[in-house]
Amino acid sequence: MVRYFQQGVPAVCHIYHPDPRTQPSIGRGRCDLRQGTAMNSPEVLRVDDVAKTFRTGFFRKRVRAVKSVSFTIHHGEIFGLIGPNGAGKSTTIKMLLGLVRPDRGSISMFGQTADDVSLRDRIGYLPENPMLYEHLTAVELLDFYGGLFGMPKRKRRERSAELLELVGLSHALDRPVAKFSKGMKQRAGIAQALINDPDLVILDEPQSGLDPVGRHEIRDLVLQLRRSGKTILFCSHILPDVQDICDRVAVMHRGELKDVGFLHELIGTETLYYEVYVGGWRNAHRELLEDALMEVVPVGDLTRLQLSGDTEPEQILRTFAEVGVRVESLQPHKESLEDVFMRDTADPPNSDVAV
Ligand SMILES: Nc1ncnc2c1ncn2[C@@H]1O[C@H](COP(=O)(O)OP(=O)(O)OP(=O)(O)O)[C@@H](O)[C@H]1O
Repeated sequence: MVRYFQQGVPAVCHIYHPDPRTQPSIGRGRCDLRQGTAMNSPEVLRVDDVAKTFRTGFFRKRVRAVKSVSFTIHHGEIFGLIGPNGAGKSTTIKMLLGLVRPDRGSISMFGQTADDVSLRDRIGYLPENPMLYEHLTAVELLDFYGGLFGMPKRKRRERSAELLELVGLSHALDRPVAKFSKGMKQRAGIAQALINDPDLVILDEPQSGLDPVGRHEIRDLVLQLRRSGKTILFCSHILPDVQDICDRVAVMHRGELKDVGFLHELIGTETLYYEVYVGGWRNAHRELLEDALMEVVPVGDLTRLQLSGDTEPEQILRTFAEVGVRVESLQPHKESLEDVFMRDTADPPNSDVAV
């Protein structure tokens, strides 16, 4: 049987059909039954020509962490922020949170300027390295954070139970955080970010250090958050997951945005090449494929062929059938977010020195 894979095609415009009977309650009950693109929805965040230079060391050397960054995030979208180490992502996030003051430009959220403290109620934040009080149990931890938001005791108790169920920690309610695995700590950090039922959730590397199962769980959780009507800024180095779940993506490099857009705008749709595994291949078959054949590699009993992207797959199958070459699989390879990332960040890494 010939397996014909369609690989690397991102889900761009999602249509959701959340079933309220099966979705745990995680918000103020704003189920967002969206069709089409998030750009039709109201603006949640606007970053306009923001820049930040740090001064560091004895000689107060200038480090231009963010040079000029502008983007918007709309209600109900998962917006991916990606870039190599030192690109300026965390500094940008800190400016959104009012933890770092920009030297230039403006940031507004929900129509208010970022330094308006009343906005804190509407934002949830998971830092890259969350510092959780490890001697507390998960319940005590959430109770503590709920207290910081001035939530009454009864509401804190209810919300903590709800969130710990949501993040899959109901079985470890009374265990100190110090005894949690890395994945459990990360999930406790996400619960902490949701305690105030925020409208905008900012997740800085939520999957860092997690195994594939843990990564998958966090990915599902982020999708679940979107289904409940949250807007999410998702900063990650795990590009296949960013490609899988984000509506739009910004690629940052050396303090600048190199690309911002919907995935289908950033990632080309044409096939770069086909990978075909065949049985019964002989060197004499080379001439059948002429210029289309890019690579031939024997792999056990089979042979892996790489054929150029403008080859017609139906034609390949027909040709091989005629000469008795057995096609085991044929897979088109398209551009991925990783290709876009590599292209956008091809310059040397940040020199750290201001010009
Ligand atoms: N408080 C600070 N003082 C001096 N330099 C800083 C400060 N914070 C960040 N930087 C520098 O600014 C640049 C951008 O750092 P930032 O942490 O924003 O990058 P990042 O994209 O989040 O990287 P990573 O993916 O490694 O977390 C780096 O060169 C970093 O050393």
